Amino acid sequence: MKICMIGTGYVGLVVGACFAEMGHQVICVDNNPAKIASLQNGQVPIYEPGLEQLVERNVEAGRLSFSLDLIESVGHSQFIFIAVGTPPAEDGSADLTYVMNAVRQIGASLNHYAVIITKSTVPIGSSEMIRGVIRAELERRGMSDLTFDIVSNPEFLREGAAVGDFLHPNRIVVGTDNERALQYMKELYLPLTSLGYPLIQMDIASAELAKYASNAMLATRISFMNEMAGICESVGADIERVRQGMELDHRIGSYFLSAGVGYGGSCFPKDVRAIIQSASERNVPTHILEAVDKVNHQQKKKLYEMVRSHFGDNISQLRVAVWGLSFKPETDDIREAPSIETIELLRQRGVVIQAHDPVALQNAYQALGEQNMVYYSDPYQALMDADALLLFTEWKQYRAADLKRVKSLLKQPVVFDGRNLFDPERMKEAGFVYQSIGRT
Ligand SMILES: NC(=O)C1=CN([C@@H]2O[C@H](COP(=O)(O)OP(=O)(O)OC[C@H]3O[C@@H](n4cnc5c(N)ncnc54)[C@H](O)[C@@H]3O)[C@@H](O)[C@H]2O)C=CC1
Ligand SMILES: O=C(O)[C@H]1O[C@H](OP(=O)(O)OP(=O)(O)OC[C@H]2O[C@@H](n3ccc(=O)[nH]c3=O)[C@H](O)[C@@H]2O)[C@H](O)[C@@H](O)[C@@H]1O
Repeated sequence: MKICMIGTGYVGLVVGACFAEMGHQVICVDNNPAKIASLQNGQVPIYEPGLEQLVERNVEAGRLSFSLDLIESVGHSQFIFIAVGTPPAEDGSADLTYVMNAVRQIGASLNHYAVIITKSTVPIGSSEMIRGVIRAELERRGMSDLTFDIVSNPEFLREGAAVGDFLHPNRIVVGTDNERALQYMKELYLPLTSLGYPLIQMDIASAELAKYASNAMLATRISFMNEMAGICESVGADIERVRQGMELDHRIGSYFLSAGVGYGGSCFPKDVRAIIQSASERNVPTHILEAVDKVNHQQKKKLYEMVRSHFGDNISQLRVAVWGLSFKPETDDIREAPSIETIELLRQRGVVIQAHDPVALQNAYQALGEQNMVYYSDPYQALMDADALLLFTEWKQYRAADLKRVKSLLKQPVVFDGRNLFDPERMKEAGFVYQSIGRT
């Protein structure tokens, strides 16, 4: 099958490479010349375990290529995926500018039957809007007879585990009102469904909402546990024990119950806000989702508040070490990362930050620059003469840290742990002032 993937960002690249791995012919298109040039030179611009090898193997096999030319790529494809970004607009709604630009270009170049598929996360009704724009473009070109189908096929992969998530999905959601498009989609996903992975068909609006509802449910679980962590702190309970007491209940399960320093990334924060906005436009109340968002905002300030309450109001002379800048391990993505927001707050008050991350230093440097920032490629060097260590991301190497060395390098043995990596008793015995989330 021939696929055109419009948008070679995170999702477009992973999904495009995976479809190629499944035996399809894929052209990944982007309007960013630097990105396409680097991919054409064999360089993968994002950090994602396993992706580089996957891209290399499929390029070599002649199944995967990269192009700036959307018109030509659309012309050769039976499946046209829209995988461009849908960032938050000022009011929290999903900004569809990139989607609509891509759609207009599809409408201006389509010359044969194709299935047009939204992979981007888009608000309910967007797929119908896309259908309208393409129809209008075809009419303008005097090609109203040309048929095409619209499908919503939301993506559920996680950064850091993206390749495995796509090739071993819990479910493949296909929203369509059309039998022909459904058959096309079934054929496309046959390499996965033949292994037993389920493909669920539904109407387009339900597919669009299934994506938002899934992210919102996971975000809700996290904010719920963060709220419980606050209660734990006030009554002397331990959130890790509370979690253990919950997760063996099969009805609850163990996933997404880790309290921490709040959820970040390019999706949970924006998608929760987008669904709130979309519901409010229809006068539908969203009490739960608003609370989820609010709890997360507060939680992201947690380590900042620990610094303030430990060191008092005058923190302008402090140097603090930060371990972990990415919004979670195994990625270099720092979008809406709790670390970045906290660093901004601390810098505004004159604190100097000594930062380490195994892969996100470059992205952090681009976002934060040099003011009050020192970047280290060695985590232990980042500790030297620091008044405290703030831990934001549960990278494996931090979990395995040599705590004696940590203590000897810090100016003051103070650790604020946003991911509950260490045992509070052991930390206290080792002479640390140690604060974590939901544990006293
Ligand atoms: N990042 C993730 O883990 C996941 C993201 N999603 C959704 O997938 C969508 C894409 O997300 P990301 O890949 O993270 O975004 P991204 O920002 O990394 O990539 C978007 C790409 O689209 C390109 N682009 C924009 N307009 C274009 C046009 N007219 N023609 C060609 N290329 C164009 C940009 O240059 C960029 O490379 C979003 O809606 C997101 O919510 C869904 C599941 C997972
Ligand atoms: O729509 C999307 O883009 C994707 O969003 C999330 O994936 P991702 O943002 O890559 O990362 P997650 O592993 O879900 O983590 C999100 C945030 O929640 C935090 N988290 C996660 C789990 C947990 O128990 N506690 C917790 O605080 C993480 O630290 C991270 O900051 C979803 O898990 C994917 O299914 C979805 O496709």
